[in-house]
Amino acid sequence: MRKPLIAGNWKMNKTIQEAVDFANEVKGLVPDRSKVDSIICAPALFLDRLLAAVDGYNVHIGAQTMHYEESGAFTGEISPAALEDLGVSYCIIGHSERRDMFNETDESVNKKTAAAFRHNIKPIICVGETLEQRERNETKGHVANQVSKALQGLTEEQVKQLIIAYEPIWAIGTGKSSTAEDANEVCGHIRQVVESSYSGSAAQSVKILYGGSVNPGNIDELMAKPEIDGALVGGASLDPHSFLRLLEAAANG
Ligand SMILES: O=C(CO)COP(=O)(O)O
Repeated sequence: MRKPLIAGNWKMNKTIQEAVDFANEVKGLVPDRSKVDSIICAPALFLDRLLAAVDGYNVHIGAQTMHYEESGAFTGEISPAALEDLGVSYCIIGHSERRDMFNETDESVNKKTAAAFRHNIKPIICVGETLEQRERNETKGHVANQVSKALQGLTEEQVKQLIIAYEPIWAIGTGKSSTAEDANEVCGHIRQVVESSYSGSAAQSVKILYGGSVNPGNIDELMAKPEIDGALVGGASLDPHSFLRLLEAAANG
């Protein structure tokens, strides 16, 4: 059995004070870590304060991106070594917004994934198709290609610890979620890609999340699907009550 996982992706929202207030409000109410992995992926500026705020509670703190080099002349970038030193345990890699607006490629996603493992950071790799690709029936091929390229060179042990988030781009921030059936089918396809590139046991260990307009109203049917191990949540993770409802749904599902 794979433990469910809910990761909030705050994107570029909140001030430090709002972030700390959120952490203080939810931390004592977050379900036990034996039932669900609860993660907040916050802007880099807040990570240190959030880690201090949730210390000793069931909340993990993640970053939203990082560089693949440890240090050097990369103005404005975030070092994986510095994230590790802070105690950050997860990082989103290759979110579609970063692929679209900040020149992330399959190659940089692959390098960042390897760098995350070098620094004891669990990567949450994002994949997903555009509306045009979906309409052309290219979803599975596109997603399989993104996954294969992201995983190149990883060991089976690393793949077992991996988190892959299937986020159809047309469902992000639109209020138009994929149906649970469709999401389950694509997540199952991703698992098959892992199986054929690695092994059945790697495929059974890798966690596959759905993301795109997840909210307290649709989390139950998504979590009920066998291939969906959790959710990567944008808008609905910004409100403490709605974030807690998602965590409870995953913990009790
Ligand atoms: O991009 C997302 C999470 O990474 C999804 O965002 P929404 O939940 O706001 O659709």
